[in-house]
Amino acid sequence: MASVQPSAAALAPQRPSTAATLPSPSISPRVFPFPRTRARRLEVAARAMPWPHVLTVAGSDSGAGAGIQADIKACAALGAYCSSVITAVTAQNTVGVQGVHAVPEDFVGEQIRSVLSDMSVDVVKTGMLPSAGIVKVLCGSLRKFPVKALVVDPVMVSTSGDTLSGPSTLTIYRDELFPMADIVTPNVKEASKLLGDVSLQTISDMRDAAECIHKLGPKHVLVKGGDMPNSSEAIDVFFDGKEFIELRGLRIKTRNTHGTGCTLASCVAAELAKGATMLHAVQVAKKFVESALYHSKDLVIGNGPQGPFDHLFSLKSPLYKMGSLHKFNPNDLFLYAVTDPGMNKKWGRSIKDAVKAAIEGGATIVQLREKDTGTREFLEAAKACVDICRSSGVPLLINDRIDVALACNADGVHVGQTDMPAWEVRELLGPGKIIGVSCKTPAQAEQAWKDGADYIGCGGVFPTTTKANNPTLGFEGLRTVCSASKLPVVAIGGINAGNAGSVMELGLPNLKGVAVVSALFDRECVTTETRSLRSILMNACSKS
Ligand SMILES: Cc1ncc(COP(=O)(O)OP(=O)(O)O)c(N)n1
Ligand SMILES: Cc1nc(C(=O)O)sc1CCOP(=O)(O)O
Ligand SMILES: [Mg+2]
Repeated sequence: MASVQPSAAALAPQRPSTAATLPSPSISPRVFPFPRTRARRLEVAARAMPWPHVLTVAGSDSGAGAGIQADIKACAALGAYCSSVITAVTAQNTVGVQGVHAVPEDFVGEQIRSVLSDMSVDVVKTGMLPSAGIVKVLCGSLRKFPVKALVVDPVMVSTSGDTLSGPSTLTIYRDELFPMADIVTPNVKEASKLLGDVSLQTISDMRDAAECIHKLGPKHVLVKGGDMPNSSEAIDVFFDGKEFIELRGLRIKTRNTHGTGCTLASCVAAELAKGATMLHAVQVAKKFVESALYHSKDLVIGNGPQGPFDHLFSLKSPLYKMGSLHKFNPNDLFLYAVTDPGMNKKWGRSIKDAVKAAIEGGATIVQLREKDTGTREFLEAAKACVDICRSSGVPLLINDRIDVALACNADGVHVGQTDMPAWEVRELLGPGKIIGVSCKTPAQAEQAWKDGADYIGCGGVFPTTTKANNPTLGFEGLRTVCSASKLPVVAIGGINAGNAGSVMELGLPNLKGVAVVSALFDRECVTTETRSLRSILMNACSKS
């Protein structure tokens, strides 16, 4: 029997408590940081609101990586209540599915009735529906007790390849359930099965499949490409009947992928229950799965080929706010776009257009660094950029200006050594926001970690004219800081298409990406430059 190893989190160095590191004795670290503020008022208002409620109608997984168990954990992680109707009990572990025991149709109906006749359910999410009879019972119940949205995850085959729903259910899925659905979320194997075993090899095939499934009646379709061979990215295709959107995420190398489909659909349901639009719900869900996989990549549970992952990874760090839109994912540092007012003016672009273009080209995080923009104009632009970034699932940070970050509800701030200290920023922003700190030495990196930062920016890697009098650290300086850092690092300073590959190919510990200003914004077409830098970075990462 393989030995059980301690989790990565248990082995990770523990951050000293804030109490031990706060420089000012006058501030009590145990008091929640913003008692008298707008945030406090929002907290009070939130308490009076009903709890967003998802009902999952799915099978039980005894190994608790997928099924009902995954659905409940995913909803809990995103702040939604999750009631559960069990359609089948499976004997299942990390090796595969050893047995399936379907719950009698009328008892599935009784469970649904119990929940829907009493509780105010916002969204129903379906998983394993083992027989045509159970699908019929569900459709009948939904007609009797309508809900705001129906999310259908057409679970047919488990990740281990075991059949969970026979061919007899295909017809009723297509004829009765799909026309009632707000979204259907097949992976490529399921999409292929639903369409009569068509071959799906490319993104273009996924688009065609999404269009065909949309014709069966659901309002939206998400074809998930996580299983597509030969892809360094996890690309899903979203279709709303008019427009196709390719949602790109990083492919996390881990065996712990059991339950990703159930989790994604449950997250979509939770976000819809909280009032999100469909595209936004899908983007948050995809980000959540990516973050959970990243945080769980080294966990060891079970001896089989497919392990479960940790839905509640955010509980391990007090700096993650429950239910916040952006739990910090270090992979977001991959292509970090930093705006510059002079450059954008020179090329006749507004801040908003610059940000839109960078996101279109594949920027994974955006910082508004608007040194000479007046506060009022800055805030107005920041609010517009928050909307743009949120609808694309890209975090937006504000450089230096905590006041602007608070006023526009940005995802965080970036501060340097002469700006407000990070621990003080944390006090003001609370635990759920992202804080980055510029560091040029190991001692500064250590302090940033103690102060509760999420990442550090390290530079100048190369000489730059964008920031006056900025010392150049070179590769050796970057290596020294990366090796010492307990936080993820983004490299900055003079980085462009000609040298970005060489930075990533260093393969430095903790180095997650590059931050760039002029290489994106002092150019005619921001989208083109961002796209080409992204592909350079992807190539470099696949080499190192
Ligand atoms: C990602 C990132 N890294 C470093 C900086 C520089 O911050 P700072 O040292 O405070 O200098 P200014 O940007 O404020 O001039 C950054 N902005 N972003
Ligand atoms: C904002 C900033 N901070 C730096 C640091 O070393 O901390 S270098 C820098 C400017 C980066 O601009 P460009 O990509 O145009 O060289
Ligand atoms: Mg600064």
